[in-house]
Amino acid sequence: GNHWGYSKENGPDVWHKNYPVALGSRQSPIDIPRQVSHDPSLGPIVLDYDHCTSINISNNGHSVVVNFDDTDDRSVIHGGPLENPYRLKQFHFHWGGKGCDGSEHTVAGNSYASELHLVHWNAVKYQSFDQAATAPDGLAVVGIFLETGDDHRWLHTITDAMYMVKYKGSVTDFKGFNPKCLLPSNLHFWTYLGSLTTPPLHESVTWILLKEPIVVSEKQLGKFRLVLFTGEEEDQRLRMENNFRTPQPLKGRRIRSSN
Ligand SMILES: C[C@H](CNC(=O)c1ccc(S(N)(=O)=O)cc1)Cn1ccc2ccccc21
Ligand SMILES: [Zn+2]
Repeated sequence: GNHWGYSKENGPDVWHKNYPVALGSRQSPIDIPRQVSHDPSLGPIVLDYDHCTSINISNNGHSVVVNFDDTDDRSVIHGGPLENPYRLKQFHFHWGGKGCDGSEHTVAGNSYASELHLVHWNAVKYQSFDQAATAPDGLAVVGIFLETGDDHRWLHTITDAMYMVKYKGSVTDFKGFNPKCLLPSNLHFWTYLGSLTTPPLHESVTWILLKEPIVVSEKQLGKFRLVLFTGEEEDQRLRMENNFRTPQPLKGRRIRSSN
């Protein structure tokens, strides 16, 4: 059927037809204004990824996703706005086309080349990711902006693996990757209550956006665009690019800033 995507016919402007929550009161992404209220009660965000276990990397037809073993609390984030530790489930990216920006959140109206999402779920309160994904305090996503400049020294492990998942539905082993190597030097952040940025657009995400972008090269970003939206058996070959939703109305929400 008319599965959702990022083209004119099935993209963000028509998602509300099958997912009415798209017009809801806590949708993501958003634009982060120049002035955000500083909340001194916000402690630092802590990412305990030392024993994380990556499993595989896959092309789900919307992004490239690195999946983790989330059967115990071996890799969690806590602190910041979070009342519980949240378990790392997967990370994935959103990006633009050649020379076009592709982040989802924007800062004072400015986009970045790409945005990395580290997706976590509240395993203290919920029994599974799918159950947490529909709860207002179920998920915590750490967003990291990517800007272009020099090569990122560790991103090649991911871009090399992307060759193996060119087609929608492909998956390949991807063990021993620790996403700590993708973090910027400081963890200052903005935080607000929002949603998944793709259907089903559940309003279940506490967003934690790191202020400092990481730097990747145009060449590395170019390798993201060798991935396809389409499957090997399809006659159409659609390059995976511009897989981002644009900023949504704030609807009175408060955005808080750490230090
Ligand atoms: C949500 C889940 C599929 N989607 C995601 O896991 C997901 C994660 C993060 C983002 S982002 N870009 O905001 O970081 C977007 C989507 C499947 N799933 C679980 C329950 C459930 C119910 C109906 C349909 C699908 C369902
Ligand atoms: Zn995402």
